[in-house]
Amino acid sequence: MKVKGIPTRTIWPLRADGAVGIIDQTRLPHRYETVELRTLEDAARAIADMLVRGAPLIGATAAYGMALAIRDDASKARLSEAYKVLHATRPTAINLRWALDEMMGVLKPLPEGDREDAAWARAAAICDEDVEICRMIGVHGMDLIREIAERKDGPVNVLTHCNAGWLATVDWGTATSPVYHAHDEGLDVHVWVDETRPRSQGAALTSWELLNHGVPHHLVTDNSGGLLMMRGMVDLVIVGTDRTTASGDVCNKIGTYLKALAAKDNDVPFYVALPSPTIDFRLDDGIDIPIEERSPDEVRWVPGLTRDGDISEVLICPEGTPAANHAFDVTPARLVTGLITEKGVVEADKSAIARLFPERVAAE
Ligand SMILES: CSC[C@@H](O)[C@@H](O)C(=O)COP(=O)(O)O
Repeated sequence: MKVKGIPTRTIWPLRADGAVGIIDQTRLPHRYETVELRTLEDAARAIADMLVRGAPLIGATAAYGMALAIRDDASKARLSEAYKVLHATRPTAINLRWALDEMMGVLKPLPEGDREDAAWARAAAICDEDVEICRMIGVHGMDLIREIAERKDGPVNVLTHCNAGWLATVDWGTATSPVYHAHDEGLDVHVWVDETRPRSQGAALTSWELLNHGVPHHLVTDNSGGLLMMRGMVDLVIVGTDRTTASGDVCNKIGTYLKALAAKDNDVPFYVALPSPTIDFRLDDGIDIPIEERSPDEVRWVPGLTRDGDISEVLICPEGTPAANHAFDVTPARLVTGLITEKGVVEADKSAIARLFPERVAAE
């Protein structure tokens, strides 16, 4: 995608400087700032503190984190240490484990002296693969939007939750890729953007992306979806996911489940866009997915731009109010109309998913 007219990805190697470039997403939408990661600790901190976030980008950053980790010491002990540190950063997005396993699978069998080059190469390949996967999700998802456009007047209204846009991946996004493809093809598409408390990824990131790309959209409060669906103002919901089980239970940003319930009650199709590395073939039941619990202060304190142009935080509850901050929830497969993958749209069903990705099933 483009920022200020310049094409960019969300992560890029600066190998000559021994670094990796990222966009600091905690500063968006008010400031576009980039940061250079130089060490394993930099990469781990960028993931844990959510300078980078979104399942595919977490995986890509972890892959480069391995390359940074072994610059001076490429021993097996160092590889294991790097795996452990990066894996501990965030518990829910399975792309993290997937990317680390990919890196280990390539690096471990190699002689120590060959590992650094191979690490940079595999991390770059993971990023390129993610771009192609997300592009294909867009191609398949656009067909769903086109089908609706052909049978109605006016825009196709898509509701999305959180940010599963290009900022959450290396490029294109998952849930937004069909929207970008449709918009670029000249289809009339409009997006309802859930603000997505507490970290407001919808308000801060999805709105910023859509505005930059010229896609018509409205930001709505997290509780608006039910009314919009009841009034026929949503044609389909498309969300991303941090981990989907082998049987199609979908873990995504907190609040997704409530949207799926409202969609079911109003006969609105509920689609989940996901790259195959987001499928956890080791798990069947969504209840077994670890749900990240983040700091209560993310609920209590809200960041924003002051009228003086400074980025600041305000407390929105009494000082002593305790808060709980579960970052994700699980939508059971029975509420999911379909999964939009790089290989096409598939039912959220164990056999259907396994038929589409037999190589992944065999590998687990
Ligand atoms: C293509 S990203 C899919 C998900 O990672 C996305 O919907 C999401 O929930 C992101 O959560 P975040 O906590 O911002 O990392």
